Amino acid sequence: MPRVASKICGLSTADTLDAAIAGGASHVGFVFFPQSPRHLTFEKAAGLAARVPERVGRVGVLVDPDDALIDAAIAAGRLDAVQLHKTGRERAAAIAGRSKLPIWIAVAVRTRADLDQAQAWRGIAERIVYDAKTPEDALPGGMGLRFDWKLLDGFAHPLPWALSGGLSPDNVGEAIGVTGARMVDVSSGVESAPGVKDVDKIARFLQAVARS
Ligand SMILES: O=C(O)c1ccccc1N[C@@H]1O[C@H](COP(=O)(O)O)[C@@H](O)[C@H]1O
Repeated sequence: MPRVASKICGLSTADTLDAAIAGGASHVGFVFFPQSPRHLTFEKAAGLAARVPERVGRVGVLVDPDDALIDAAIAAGRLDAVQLHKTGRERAAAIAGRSKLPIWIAVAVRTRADLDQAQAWRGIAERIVYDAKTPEDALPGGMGLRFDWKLLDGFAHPLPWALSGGLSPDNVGEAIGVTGARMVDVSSGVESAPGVKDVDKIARFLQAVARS
């Protein structure tokens, strides 16, 4: 078991899912957001979820979802956790109560002040995913943007957390060294084009994590 856990997010094919599992990912991410090039139909998600062994967590990535979407995503993706973007506190608490699953909350970071939002998620979220803030008209994640990792220096994390945003096989070792992250989360950095995962990049990413 590597010292640092990894989530490979936005998987949509059997071969890249298998590469993430074989490479030692602790979690795999399935995106349910039609605007994303990584969006999965429920049918496709069900097929992928069936390939995932018990030791690997299945995380559904959703953007302020309604109950119907949450319920269908949980069932199809056999989700072990729900990662929420752009979802308010009350709504996230309702999703936690309804789903009975751990909630991971994406906190969009550009400045040090953005980190303080993490405090508000005590009692609701199991984990904070620090991701780079994206432009208003863009996807809330999966854009390959990174924030200044130094912002995390000395920050008193209120909850377990993962580092996300613009990670790649070439920078993840440095990112772990700078931030002390015990979990990393990647999507576009292991792709050859938006939504197209690359088995070699996935393997290189997981090797770099295992070395750190
Ligand atoms: O990946 C997506 O398409 C996506 C869509 C909507 C919300 C979140 C999404 N992805 C998450 O963003 C992080 C960072 O992505 P990247 O590594 O910078 O490309 C990713 O790990 C997903 O959790």
